[in-house]
Amino acid sequence: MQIDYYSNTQDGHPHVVKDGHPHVVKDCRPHVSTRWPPRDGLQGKAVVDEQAYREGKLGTARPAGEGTSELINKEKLSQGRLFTRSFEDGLGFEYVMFYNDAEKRIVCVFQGGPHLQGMPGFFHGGAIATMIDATVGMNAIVSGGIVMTANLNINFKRPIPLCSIVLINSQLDKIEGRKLLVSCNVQSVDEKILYTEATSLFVKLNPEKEFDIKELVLKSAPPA
Ligand SMILES: CCCCCCCC(=O)SCCNC(=O)CCNC(=O)[C@H](O)C(C)(C)COP(=O)(O)OP(=O)(O)OC[C@H]1O[C@@H](n2cnc3c(N)ncnc32)[C@H](O)[C@@H]1OP(=O)(O)O
Repeated sequence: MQIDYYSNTQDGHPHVVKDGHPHVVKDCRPHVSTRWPPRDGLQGKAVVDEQAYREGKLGTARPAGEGTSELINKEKLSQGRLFTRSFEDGLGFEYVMFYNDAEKRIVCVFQGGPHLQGMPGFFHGGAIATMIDATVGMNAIVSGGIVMTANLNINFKRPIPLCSIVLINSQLDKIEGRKLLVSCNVQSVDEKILYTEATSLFVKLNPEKEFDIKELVLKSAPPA
């Protein structure tokens, strides 16, 4: 599955190219399709200005009046919260991480709540991926500074029962220049069941493109 490419219609709303046909949408949620690239090629313009991104202005929408809705505006950005801390207590992601500096390891004890259900009685794969990304990401951040996930490969081996407690064991395997390779597995607390394995690549941000990520991270802190 791939996220479709957005482009802008003359009425100011973005449209999504799905199966080669434009579908007008009124909000900024990505639409999912199985087709990539769209049949009419990449003629449209992205909602987030690629050039602005390259210049380090992440989150900058094109100004209204240039045929672009102001989809990512300051008000919405100010409501930003860390995804894993945006659920009510007990319903979403409940976790604590332990970092071993000498071994460059993080063990995350994770208990997902009932709002993370996928198949009835089990965690949603995206919720597991989120928690894996958060854990290996934190391992990369404490080891290498400001990084972003460039690649995440996940093998789901066994479904994880909803509301169960699991251990996410992550390990920094290698640093190559700006690249950090981190692997992890998800196991039952008694370590008898291997639920999931993953490998990841994080890339330290190019200092010239560091935009406002530090500010974004600070804003994402859970409310005191
Ligand atoms: C606080 C809690 C922590 C939670 C952590 C959560 C982290 C996240 O989820 S981040 C959100 C998801 N990730 C993103 O949105 C990232 C989107 N991607 C990007 O912004 C960019 O592609 C980014 C920053 C990863 C790399 O871009 P850029 O800095 O230009 O790197 P670039 O110069 O192209 O590549 C650097 C090196 O990485 C390699 N590389 C980059 N991307 C990939 C990839 N996907 N696969 C393999 N190699 C890659 C390049 O080949 C290059 O290697 P080498 O140095 O050997 O030639």
